[in-house]
Amino acid sequence: MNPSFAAIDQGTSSTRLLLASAGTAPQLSLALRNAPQHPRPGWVEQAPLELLAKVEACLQAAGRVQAIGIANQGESCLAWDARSGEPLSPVIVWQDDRTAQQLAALRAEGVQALTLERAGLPLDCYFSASKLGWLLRNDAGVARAHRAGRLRLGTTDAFFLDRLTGQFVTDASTASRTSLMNLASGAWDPTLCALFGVPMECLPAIRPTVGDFGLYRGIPVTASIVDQQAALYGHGCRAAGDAKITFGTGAFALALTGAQIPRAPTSGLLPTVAWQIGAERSYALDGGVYDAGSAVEWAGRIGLYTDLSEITAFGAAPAIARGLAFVPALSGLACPHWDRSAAALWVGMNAATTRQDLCQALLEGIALRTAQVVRVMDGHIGAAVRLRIDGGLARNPYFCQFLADATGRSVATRRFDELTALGCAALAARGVGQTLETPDDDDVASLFEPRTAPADALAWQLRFAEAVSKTMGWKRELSAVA
Ligand SMILES: O=P(O)(O)OC[C@H](O)CO
Repeated sequence: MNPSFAAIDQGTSSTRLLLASAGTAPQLSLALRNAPQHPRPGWVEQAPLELLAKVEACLQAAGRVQAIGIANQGESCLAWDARSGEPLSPVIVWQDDRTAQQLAALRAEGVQALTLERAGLPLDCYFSASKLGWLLRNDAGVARAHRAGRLRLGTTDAFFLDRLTGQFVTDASTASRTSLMNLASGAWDPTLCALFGVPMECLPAIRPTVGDFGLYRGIPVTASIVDQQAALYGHGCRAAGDAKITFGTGAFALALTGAQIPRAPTSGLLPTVAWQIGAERSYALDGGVYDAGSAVEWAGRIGLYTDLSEITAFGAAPAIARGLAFVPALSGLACPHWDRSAAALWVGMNAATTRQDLCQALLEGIALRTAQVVRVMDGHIGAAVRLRIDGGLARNPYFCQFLADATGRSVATRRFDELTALGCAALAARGVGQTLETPDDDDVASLFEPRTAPADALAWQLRFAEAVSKTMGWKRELSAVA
């Protein structure tokens, strides 16, 4: 029998297909790698047609399902031609920092109060707005299409949906990551669009997360959502305070907060739309670490290990306890620091330091950065007893144990851990009035209990915070020297 639902998890590092039906175990049926390009330092791009081809390959492999859901990589955005559908730009990935200087200048003018108030977001190039404005100012083809009245600007979901179903639409969760949507009204905000130089008429219509996104070869697309929010749903988080951390390209902690916009302006946490079902918008607080899986991938690429199995256990004491730290700021620092001028750093090496030590410090650095986010989350939603995690690093036992030690919390991994895709499939099922089960708190594959004395964990945190402070502003100082 054909599976009922297909979910595409179109993430930064891979495009995956999950097939699911009520009452049977969901199956990951295809996983295709994406390799973001770095044409200049700080720039991160992907080829739109390549991503689209992978999404289509997944959809074709899915066959005749009842409904389709698509999860997207959030803030990544592009320009394309309204008439031909041809891309006019690469996908500018959320990690890309090409607009850092422009945003630093706006911050210096005091504009951030406006974006925080309207979009809930700080002035950081993470969000799509400054990149869409950049495209219009710096790409002659994009400017020409605008003059000719045939320009479309948007996040990757809007491009995929336009090409797959002919609908030029996005959903409220994705729109909330652009810094162009007014968080209170759920509509594009003319003041924000003017601030970033993004013509509002070039943006897609904003729809609820579950609903009508058109037909792909006769099959309804009934859900479209940011991957992080999909994972939140996939973990079974439905009540205010429920939270998860996904370790994908980056690490993103999201805590559901309910129907009110959670304002936490000085914490560095972001209010965001979790999902909109009908007229009801649910919000979440989001805290991110820009580089998690991408830092691990980079370490492999530069030859620090050849196989991931080499970095799942270490004979030595924690690197941080030996004075060796790594700050994973390859794309700068997000929550709670928000410093794009920060750079990655290893500190504390000596002549005896090995590649293994560097890898150990790298994993610990991702966990310690995550612990910084967990601490600020605690201040706003109350301390979670247990951290629900998923993503590639959730399969690394050293990482999970160290995260438990660094945060002083139990860390739970799930038996079925394709939770972005599962959440997306469950939302697609809702779109046709059906229910697909998501895990509950008993559904645990491994539980890692903290084994380190709280005083030691605190000492690690303080040492790590010192290392973080050394990374901040590094690139700013570099441009002053150049
Ligand atoms: O590609 P991922 O899985 O790290 O997720 C991308 C995030 O949504 C970026 O905000």
